[in-house]
Amino acid sequence: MPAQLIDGNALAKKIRAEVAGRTRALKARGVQPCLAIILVGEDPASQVYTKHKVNDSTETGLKATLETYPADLSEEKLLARIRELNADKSVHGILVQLPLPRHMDSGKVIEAISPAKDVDGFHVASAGALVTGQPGFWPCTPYGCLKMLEDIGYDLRGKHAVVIGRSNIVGKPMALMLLQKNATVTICHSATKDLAAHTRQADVVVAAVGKRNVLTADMVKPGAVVIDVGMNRNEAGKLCGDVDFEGVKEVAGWITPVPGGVGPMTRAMLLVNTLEAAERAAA
Ligand SMILES: Nc1nc2c(c(=O)[nH]1)N[C@@H](CN(C=O)c1ccc(C(=O)N[C@@H](CCC(=O)O)C(=O)O)cc1)CN2
Repeated sequence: MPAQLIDGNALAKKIRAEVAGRTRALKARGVQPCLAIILVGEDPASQVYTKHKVNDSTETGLKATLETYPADLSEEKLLARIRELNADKSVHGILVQLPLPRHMDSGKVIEAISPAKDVDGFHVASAGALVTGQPGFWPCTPYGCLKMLEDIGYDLRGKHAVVIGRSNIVGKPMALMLLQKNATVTICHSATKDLAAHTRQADVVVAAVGKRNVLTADMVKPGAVVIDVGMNRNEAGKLCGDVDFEGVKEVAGWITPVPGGVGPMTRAMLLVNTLEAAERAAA
């Protein structure tokens, strides 16, 4: 039997409705949740993503501002603007769209954002909070993956989860979240020997590499849950993930599509984090 689809669009819609309800309640207390988005340069994909983020926010009652700057903006000017937004009490969340132009140090820029407004969950303080189980902001993409697992009623306790990819914004936080839910977690990466030997043991596989066909049907245990974080283009320019969807769906128990899987959930969890930031500031 082919895998059941985990519909990211449908779940994101449900989450946006919840955010809208909580936002109304906060507004009734005189607080307008506000997200400040910064885009540096003219990367077409980033332009699309930031526009979506503004629209999602507006539709759920959050305020979002989009500041765009030329690719040759100096790092100093960007840091100065972030410091202003940190001090602005009407702004609850600050997001700098990645990637930044090459002359900028992304780490330094992210560290300039106040941890209380780090709704992307990329700041080292947010990473530390995730490691130690303290309140903080969880990065939106892995947070969205976890919500998808929750939504299908999947109990991670004692399950073997394999995360392919070790980026700071997806792979590592994903592994920590799965660990927090009591899964046994393996992180695989470019130096892993015999990736298939690991993935074949997994009850849950999260593929977050940024390369097509990293996971094929022969690498998946029958019935496993497969979450595809990849966002690639095939030869025809069609959007596809890291997973060979057509093959793997015949083996897996659950699978996320690309598009319509993790992507919309990333956007939905940004709204959740922004609202959370505003609620915390108002508490
Ligand atoms: N500051 C940040 N920068 C980046 C992040 C991030 O979380 N914070 N993540 C990615 C890009 N990204 C969000 O910014 C993102 C990418 C894609 C989608 C999405 O909804 N994808 C759709 C397909 C869209 C299309 O047709 O192109 C889907 O999968 O259905 C959401 C968010 C890098 N930068």
